[in-house]
Amino acid sequence: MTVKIDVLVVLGAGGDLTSRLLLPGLGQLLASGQADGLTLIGVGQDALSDDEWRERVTRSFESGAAEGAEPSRVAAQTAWLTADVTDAEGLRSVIAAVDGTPAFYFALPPAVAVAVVKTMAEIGVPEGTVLALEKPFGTDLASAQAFNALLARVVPENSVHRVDHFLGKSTVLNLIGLRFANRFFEQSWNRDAIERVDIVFDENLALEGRAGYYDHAGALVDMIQSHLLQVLALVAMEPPSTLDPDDLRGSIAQVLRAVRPQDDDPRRSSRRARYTPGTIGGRRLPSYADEKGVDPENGTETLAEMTVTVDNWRWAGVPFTLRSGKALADRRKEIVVTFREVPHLPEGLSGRVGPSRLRLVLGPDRIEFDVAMNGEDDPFQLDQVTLSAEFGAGRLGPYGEVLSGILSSDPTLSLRADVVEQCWRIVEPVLAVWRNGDVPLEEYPAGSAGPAAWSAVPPKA
Ligand SMILES: NC(=O)C1=CN([C@@H]2O[C@H](COP(=O)(O)OP(=O)(O)OC[C@H]3O[C@@H](n4cnc5c(N)ncnc54)[C@H](OP(=O)(O)O)[C@@H]3O)[C@@H](O)[C@H]2O)C=CC1
Ligand SMILES: O=C1O[C@H](COP(=O)(O)O)[C@@H](O)[C@H](O)[C@H]1O
Repeated sequence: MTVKIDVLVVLGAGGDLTSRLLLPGLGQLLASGQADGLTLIGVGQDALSDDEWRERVTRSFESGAAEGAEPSRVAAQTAWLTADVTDAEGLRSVIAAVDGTPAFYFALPPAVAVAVVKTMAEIGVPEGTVLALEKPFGTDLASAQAFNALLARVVPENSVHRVDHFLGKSTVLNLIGLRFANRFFEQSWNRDAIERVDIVFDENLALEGRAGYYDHAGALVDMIQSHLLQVLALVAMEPPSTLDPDDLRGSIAQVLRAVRPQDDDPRRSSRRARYTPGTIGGRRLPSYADEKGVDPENGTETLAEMTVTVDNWRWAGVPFTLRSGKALADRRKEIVVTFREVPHLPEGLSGRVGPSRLRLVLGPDRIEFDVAMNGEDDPFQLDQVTLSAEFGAGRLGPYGEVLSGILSSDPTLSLRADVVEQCWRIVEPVLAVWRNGDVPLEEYPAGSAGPAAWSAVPPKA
């Protein structure tokens, strides 16, 4: 059943996520005409005036280039409530201010979010309420299961939106069209034709003042447990019959259930490292261990790599390498599908040029297909050429897409309870061997390409 959301209540609205990502996305959505009539309420512990809050909302909408009558109306009418929403009285006062069906967006520290849901379970929420939760969703499998059970006491599963903004990225969504609307890809999308898949998200951003969160999460949990496994699921899933939430999320869950560390050996299928001093684009960075708020004893990695297999008929034996890290030289964000060499090259053609590779680049969105062709000068000598196409950035940014689903109470792009649990199940064996010290914590200078000889395919030259 689709419920129209009348009021978006942002809990923790004074924080970084709200101003930098959520409100710019909301502004875009309002400007696109897809959330007409919405009321916005900001809630936090700071005693802000309505005018101060309206000023913040206006600035954030501007940063998302959101203009037009609806963004202006919402920014002019929005209200700020000061409350501790873990407290029953505080939460009651917020619920009392809601006129219509609310979506509560938890832009709160994770432990506070759990406390608020406990309070909701005690005092109840209005009919039709939707809850939108940010990552990290739990800190391990057991805590994610407990949180899911708690949420189920408050609202039905389809009213819980576990946000993964990667599912709002246009290239990630394009995967669905590319795979299932082109017969020639889907026919060869399997172990017979594909040798390996690499999903790489290397950032040149460093810690950026987020030690409080990141030093307890690290690259594996921050990026692989959450986002990159979702990308893997879209690359590897079976074709859903429709894109409705049950079918799409069912296909995602099914494929994730088949994922495990390569050879069931978490020690040999994972690597970790952290950055030492270096320079990126003229910016001098200290070693991670010396960043403000970091406890070097935590042994947190800033670069993680994990190779998994998908143990089913389609993918048996094909390695999927997931890698993500911070403070790296190149912003390399791509899905690389490497095809097998042809079984026989006709005699008379010379110069093998390497395998065909499909690269889906995540921002600026682009698709590249490296294929072997007859050379220009000598038609019997092979050359590798790249067929490429740029995608538009998409009508909405990732948070605009995510909010569009939440405000139309369509959970298609949000993570189902069992999917989040599967993602924890997949990374837990690796976290365990890392905790035991069975995998060395390597080092790389900030601004480098990371330790040499790791397994992900090299970037395009
Ligand atoms: N920032 C980012 O880039 C991303 C963040 N996330 C996730 O989003 C969530 C929020 O992150 P972020 O915005 O960075 O965190 P911040 O710490 O910047 O903001 C959290 C806000 O919650 C408020 N708050 C804390 N406790 C309460 C309470 N009991 N009642 C009401 N308000 C409260 C805080 O106010 P006060 O300080 O006054 O207590 C603060 O304004 C986290 O789960 C994070 O993991 C996910 C992806 C990216
Ligand atoms: O969730 C997160 O994602 C960002 C990367 O996503 P982007 O869309 O901003 O490129 C990452 O930097 C951050 O560490 C992580 O928490």
